[in-house]
Amino acid sequence: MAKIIDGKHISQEIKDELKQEVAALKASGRECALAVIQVGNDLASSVYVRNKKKACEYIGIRSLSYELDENTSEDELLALIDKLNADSSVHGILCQLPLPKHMDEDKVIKRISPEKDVDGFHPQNVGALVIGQKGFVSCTPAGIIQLLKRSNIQMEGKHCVVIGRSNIVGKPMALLMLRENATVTICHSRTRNLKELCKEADILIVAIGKPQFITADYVKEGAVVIDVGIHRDKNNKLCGDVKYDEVEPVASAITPVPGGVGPMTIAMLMHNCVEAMKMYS
Ligand SMILES: Nc1nc2c(c(=O)[nH]1)N[C@@H](CN(C=O)c1ccc(C(=O)N[C@@H](CCC(=O)O)C(=O)O)cc1)CN2
Repeated sequence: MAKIIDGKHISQEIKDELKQEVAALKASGRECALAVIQVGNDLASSVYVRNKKKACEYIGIRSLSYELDENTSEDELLALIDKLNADSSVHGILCQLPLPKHMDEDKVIKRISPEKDVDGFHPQNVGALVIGQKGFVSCTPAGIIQLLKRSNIQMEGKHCVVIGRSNIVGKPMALLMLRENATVTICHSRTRNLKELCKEADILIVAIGKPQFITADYVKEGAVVIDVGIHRDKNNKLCGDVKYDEVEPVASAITPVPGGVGPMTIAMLMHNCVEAMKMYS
């Protein structure tokens, strides 16, 4: 039976550590603030934004909420970001993704000051990660590193296969695993021998975006399996990219969906906010 990597528990541990730190900072007169921007009313995004605000409240971070209409122009959004960039009482800014189709996501991300980019999406922060310098790291991959560390799973020398090459998850994930001295293979939609490569993984990180795609025959006996996917199955139940019931008996450790990687994304966002205040205010 695999060890279940409990993201809910580990994220709670991180939030509790942050709550203490924030209380101490408050006692010395420093209050941390995060601006959360949502454009439109995508249902899933509303859930994530609500959970981010709840986490802020729990930890003691002030959250400023900007709920913009679906038809807001890109210029209006950029003007709001400019205003928040200039506001020294705001330490972190995030735009919930995806943005509506008429907006250029890259342009919007680039407009957020790198010093307030607590999502770690700005090219300057991504570049810092590439060359091993300090900067904000994308929250989902940073959360996966915490899940592994806090579950005492060694990364050094292990073969880590990452499926997915998005800017938000796959690429930063591969760089972080490299930083931990793992040997890293990145697979994607054009990879020819996906199953064979996955079967070689000691640590398999799945961000393929296809519900229950990874079955037991992709997984080496005793591998650690991290599932980044989040979907609804035909019964409207949450599921990941991994066929959990089939893969769990083969793996030595596995993340569930829900309750695995997802909650860590929010915990690491909170971590980045506190770091933003400590580093730049
Ligand atoms: N600006 C950003 N946009 C998006 C990010 C991001 O990091 N920054 N990531 C995702 C969505 N996301 C955070 O924003 C996110 C996804 C999932 C979860 C989560 O806790 N999932 C739960 C299930 C929640 C539910 O649907 O009931 C779980 O897996 O247990 C948190 C955050 C895209 N956009």
